[in-house]
Amino acid sequence: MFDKRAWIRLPRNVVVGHGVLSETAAAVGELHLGGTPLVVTSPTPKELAAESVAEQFDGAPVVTVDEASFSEVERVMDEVEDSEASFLVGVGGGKVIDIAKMASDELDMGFVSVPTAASHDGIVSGRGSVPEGDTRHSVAAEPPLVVVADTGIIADAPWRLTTAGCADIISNYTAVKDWELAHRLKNVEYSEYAGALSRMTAEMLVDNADSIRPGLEESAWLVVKALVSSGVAMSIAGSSRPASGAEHLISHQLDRIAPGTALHGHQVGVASVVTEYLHSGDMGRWQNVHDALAAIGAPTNAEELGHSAEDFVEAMTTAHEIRDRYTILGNGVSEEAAIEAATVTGVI
Ligand SMILES: NC(=O)C1=CN([C@@H]2O[C@H](COP(=O)(O)OP(=O)(O)OC[C@H]3O[C@@H](n4cnc5c(N)ncnc54)[C@H](OP(=O)(O)O)[C@@H]3O)[C@@H](O)[C@H]2O)C=CC1
Ligand SMILES: O=C(CO)COP(=O)(O)O
Ligand SMILES: [Zn+2]
Repeated sequence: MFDKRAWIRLPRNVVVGHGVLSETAAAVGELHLGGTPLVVTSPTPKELAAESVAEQFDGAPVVTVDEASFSEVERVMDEVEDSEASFLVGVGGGKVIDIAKMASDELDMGFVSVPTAASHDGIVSGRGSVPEGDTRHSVAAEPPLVVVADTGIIADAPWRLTTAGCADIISNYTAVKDWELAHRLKNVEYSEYAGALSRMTAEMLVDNADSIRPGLEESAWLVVKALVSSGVAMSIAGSSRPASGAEHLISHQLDRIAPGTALHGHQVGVASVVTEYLHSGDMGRWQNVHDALAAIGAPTNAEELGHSAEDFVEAMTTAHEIRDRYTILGNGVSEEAAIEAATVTGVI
């Protein structure tokens, strides 16, 4: 009997362009989402965009969050109850969008994603990523019904946030390799469409690396489109597999070992240089990843991330423990092998 099933959830309205922040209420109104939202944000995006979004909804309440954690998700849920809000709008970076996405999923409410930086590919995805103790959860969540990405705001954001988004996309190469490996070795379900879309997104970004430059709104446009495409690949797969492999596990470990040291996208980019080496040992391949990162001005080694060599090696040797996700790290990389891989590639 044929027993495959797919339930692909995608956003309804994705609005990208200059000044589109002012069209948030209109994009939401089209979907007949009634009532007043709760606007979830963090300090910087609050000033830049969240207050103006709240005004569009007749002075909707605003809650400010500090970190990506389950306790912040619960705090937002309490605020929804107190304010009697009927849907959530997340205005900010990946942390804010994940918290608002997960709270709306728990409450079975609509969610609107308003990224203020092109720093991660969770803008559109149906996933939430939150640490808890020694583990890192990647949980299924309803994707946003509406995405509003104002390229004017995003182009004005610090350039390092945009290079982090580019590096998050470049890491798709190794993520897909890990997924294929897990399919071959562990019979993990693999989607050709999601794998191809994820790889093609990375390819297009690398091909356009020369035109991705600070302050250019065209660059913000290109990167946002790539982040949307990568998020769609995750939705098609029904998991973060197309965009998250061993390089993400290493980054999640770095967040645990030395929190707040570097941006998510920058960490996964550097880690993918090493995991590309682990996949084939072929210098041409890991050098390509290194050069793509260098071309857009993203960090290419632990020092540029602000991490010590010891912390990076520790993250490499323990990353396989944090999630049941088979990757090139297998059941663990020895310390000697980790040092060798990171040294050969110039990462430490
Ligand atoms: N669910 C998914 O599929 C995915 C989730 N993620 C998750 O996303 C998170 C990483 O996202 P990232 O955006 O890098 O991190 P943050 O959300 O922490 O944002 C990084 C910084 O950018 C600031 N910021 C945001 N917008 C602007 C702006 N326009 N101008 C100036 N500063 C701005 C934030 O300010 P402030 O300090 O005020 O917050 C913060 O200091 C991780 O937790 C990661 O796991 C990543 C990829 C996919
Ligand atoms: O960061 C992500 C994709 O870029 C999400 O990955 P995780 O599922 O590993 O948190
Ligand atoms: Zn990522």
